[in-house]
Amino acid sequence: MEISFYKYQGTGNDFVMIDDRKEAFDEQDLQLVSRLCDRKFGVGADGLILIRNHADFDFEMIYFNADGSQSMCGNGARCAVAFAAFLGIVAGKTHFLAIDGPHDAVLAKGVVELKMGDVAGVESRSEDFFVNTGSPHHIRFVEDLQQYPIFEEGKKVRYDQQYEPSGTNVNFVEKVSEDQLFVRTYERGVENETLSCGTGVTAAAIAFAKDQPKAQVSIQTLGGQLAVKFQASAEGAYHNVWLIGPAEQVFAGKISV
Ligand SMILES: N[C@H](CCC[C@H](N)C(=O)O)C(=O)O
Repeated sequence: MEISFYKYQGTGNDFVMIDDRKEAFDEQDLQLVSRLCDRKFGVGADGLILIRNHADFDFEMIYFNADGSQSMCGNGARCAVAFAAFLGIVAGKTHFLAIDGPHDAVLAKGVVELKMGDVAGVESRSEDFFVNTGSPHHIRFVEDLQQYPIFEEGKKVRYDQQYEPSGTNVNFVEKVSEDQLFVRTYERGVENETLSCGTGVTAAAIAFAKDQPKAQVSIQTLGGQLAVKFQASAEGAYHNVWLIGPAEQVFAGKISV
């Protein structure tokens, strides 16, 4: 079988993107997803995204981590918006569906502003925090992040019994200034550090500025620069949460599987 795909990246988080409006891709075939994401035997990516039609939305995105598990992916959603514009499905603004519900987004000059779902709050986890931004995120503030053992420490937290059975993503955060963070992420389902994590930097920004009524935080990641803005609501929740950053088509291809 031959599969046509497009490769996208959003601040170094990379995805196999498939126009599956004909619903030809078997989303139960997780071995195929893993094969396509394999960096030696397939195309290679952190995740795979199907774009499908939906009666009530401009499109639906179905996101798979490289191991075949599904979740909400902020960088992937930004790339999905850019891909939908490339396909001529949307122009400029869009309202689409992901696993965590509806999202609005605006695309201009290669930059996507993605509206995230509302965030219920920031939970304490001993010295650390936990925030769900459509996918689960453990947040740890550290010093000297460049030298920090992300893989070892990230894996420990990801598989900690407090997060059984489904685990969590793990973000390590260094404060650069009052409105700038440096974030590195160990991602569940990739089972390694990724160059950036959209839902992760959103969670980090909210944990960092949780006591402010509204905030805009810029985030440096190994894969590039992102921005997060949000407003606090009365009951300790957060709304009007936006993730802003670039999304780029790297190449197109066909693969026989
Ligand atoms: N690995 C995450 C999903 C992808 C998140 C990340 N790539 C993003 O940009 O949000 C999870 O299993 O919850």
